[in-house]
Amino acid sequence: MGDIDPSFVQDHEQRPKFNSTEIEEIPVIDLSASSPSDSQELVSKIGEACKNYGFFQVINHGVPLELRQKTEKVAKEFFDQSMEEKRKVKRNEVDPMGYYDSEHTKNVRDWKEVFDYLVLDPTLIPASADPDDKELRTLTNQWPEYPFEFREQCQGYTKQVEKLAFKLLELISMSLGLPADRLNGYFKDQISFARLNHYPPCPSPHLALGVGRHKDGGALTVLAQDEVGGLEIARRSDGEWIPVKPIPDAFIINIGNCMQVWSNDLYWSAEHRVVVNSEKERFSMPFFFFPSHYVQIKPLEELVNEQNPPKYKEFNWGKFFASRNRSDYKQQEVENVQIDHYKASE
Ligand SMILES: O=C(O)CCC(=O)C(=O)O
Ligand SMILES: [Fe+2]
Repeated sequence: MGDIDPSFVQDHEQRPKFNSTEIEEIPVIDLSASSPSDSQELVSKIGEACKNYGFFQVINHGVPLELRQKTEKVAKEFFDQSMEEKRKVKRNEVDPMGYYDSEHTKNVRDWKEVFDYLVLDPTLIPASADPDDKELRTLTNQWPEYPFEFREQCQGYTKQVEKLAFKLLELISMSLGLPADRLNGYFKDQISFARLNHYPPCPSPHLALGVGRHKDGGALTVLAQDEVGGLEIARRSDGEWIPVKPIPDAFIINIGNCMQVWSNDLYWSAEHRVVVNSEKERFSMPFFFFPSHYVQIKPLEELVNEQNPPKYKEFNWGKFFASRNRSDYKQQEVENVQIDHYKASE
């Protein structure tokens, strides 16, 4: 047994195996389509990847490499500071954005520290998960004093990543046979946020996880990972864990719960997790592309009919978000809300 706090220890069946012989890789898609027939092929590749894996990597995506590298650098510098310094921007019940080092996924503590910031500042979300409570609350960002260029760098980076997120949203809409801008209106007051993840080396990587298995809630996630590796996804066909190979300057894209519901289960929001290791620290930067809080999520009308009835009941995105995020603050007795709770009865 390694000497880690019991709050980090995963149940036996959740622990990583480290003997993966899987060589299968998620699709790598080049976004630089130059002719209409290339674009057609691009759209269909994206559709296939969303269906078969719910995950793919993109290259030639338009986000400047230098911007990403500089953001990684300030992230590293931020996490390198003393705990005293980081705690100055620690998130709490009032300010849920900022620094945090005790997130739980499914009630087990994750081996990581994070910094979260909103794309729109301020952002409005429901005050509680209670469906009858109409009150809203205003979220704002907390920025650290050091590194000096941290705020500007993070915001500049997210601006470019957001553009990529909209581009992908349009490609995915087209892959569903819909107009490119079919989903754009749902993001007018988006509650998207970006996260900087730092996974320190872990003395007992066979017992803990950087992030426990989970599905991302929103429409899609645009993730930058460094060269260390550790992200694994559960394959749609059989649930086997397959590693996502680091590719320099590529972004990993995954379908979230909202997209799965909009597509009426044609597209897949895959479970994923992060394995840690005893030698190397790892950094990653997900951008969670989330609709406006007032959007009602349900299978798109164009995609359902008598033969293919809606597989989900309608739900409010802001309330779903609020109920999932309750668990950030403390260990809960019950598992937080999962998308399957909204499955229509057969
Ligand atoms: O660090 C990673 O590769 C993925 C992190 C993740 O899945 C998340 O923050 O939702
Ligand atoms: Fe995730």
